[in-house]
Amino acid sequence: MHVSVLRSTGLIEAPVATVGAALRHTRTAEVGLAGIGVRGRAATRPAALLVPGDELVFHTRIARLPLDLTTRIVRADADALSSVLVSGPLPELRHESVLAAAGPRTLLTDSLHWTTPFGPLGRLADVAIGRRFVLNALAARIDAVRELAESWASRSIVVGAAIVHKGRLLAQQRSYPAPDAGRWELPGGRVEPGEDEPTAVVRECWEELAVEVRPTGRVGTDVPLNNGMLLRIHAAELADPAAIPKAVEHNEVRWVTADELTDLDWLDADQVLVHSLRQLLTNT
Ligand SMILES: Nc1nc2c([nH]c(=O)n2[C@H]2C[C@H](O)[C@@H](COP(=O)(O)OP(=O)(O)OP(=O)(O)O)O2)c(=O)[nH]1
Repeated sequence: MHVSVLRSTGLIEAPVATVGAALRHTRTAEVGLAGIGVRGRAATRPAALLVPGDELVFHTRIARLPLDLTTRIVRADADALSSVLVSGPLPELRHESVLAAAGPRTLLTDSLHWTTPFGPLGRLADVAIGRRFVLNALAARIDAVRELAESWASRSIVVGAAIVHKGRLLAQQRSYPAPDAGRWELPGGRVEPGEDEPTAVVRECWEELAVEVRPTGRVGTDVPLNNGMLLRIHAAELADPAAIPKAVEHNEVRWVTADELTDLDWLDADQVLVHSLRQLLTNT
């Protein structure tokens, strides 16, 4: 077997959580590579952020040879997205995007690892996935991520609080507007002008639950909302562990375990965060 690795990097004018969202967007897979003749499409999700388990189908022709690949997302975290080969003409293929904060900007490192067997099939595969082709594909992908992330970076932020207590997450059920009534979300709301995000988390939780919380760090990637804003989740804990949150303006508040997370009818934006919320519960 012959193992190949190619890497490409780019500096993007947006925070890590926003670049993480752009990496996960189906559009990055669908149009990011179109310029170099690769047709990609999300096989399992029409238009949203990819979650672990989603599959992508790619089709191209190299030197007149058709090349079809199906990959599966195995990780979609705040600072990394990775996928592996499900079917295609190679024994192994792994794609990894890793993010690191560089001040207010984000350094994206994209790498493709693949294995080709020795012999004629191996030579064919190496021609098919040539070095120049892969580098062009990675550069096109970074451009697509940059365009999306930089267009989202100026959006107003809605903070959501992932309050964890005794291994459970607090979810609340909306009472309005009609299409969202009965669906579940995290406490939170718009960040006001001049306010920082942790302060907005504390204020919104006080207004919605009548308890004081302490923000402890970010969770998952941002999620672009249909109203033109970005949803950004902060983990939090109760300042007084004995305090009991109340549903001030919601139908109900509920403490849910990791296993119960998928039982709730979450708002669309929150559905793509459920795997990150599960990780938060299993790691704390
Ligand atoms: N708080 C919160 N909002 C969410 C979540 N998911 C999600 O799509 N949203 C949307 C719903 C709203 O359009 C927006 C939150 O803004 P908001 O809290 O200021 O707005 P609202 O509609 O609840 O109430 P209003 O103050 O505008 O009357 O973000 C979530 O998990 N928590």
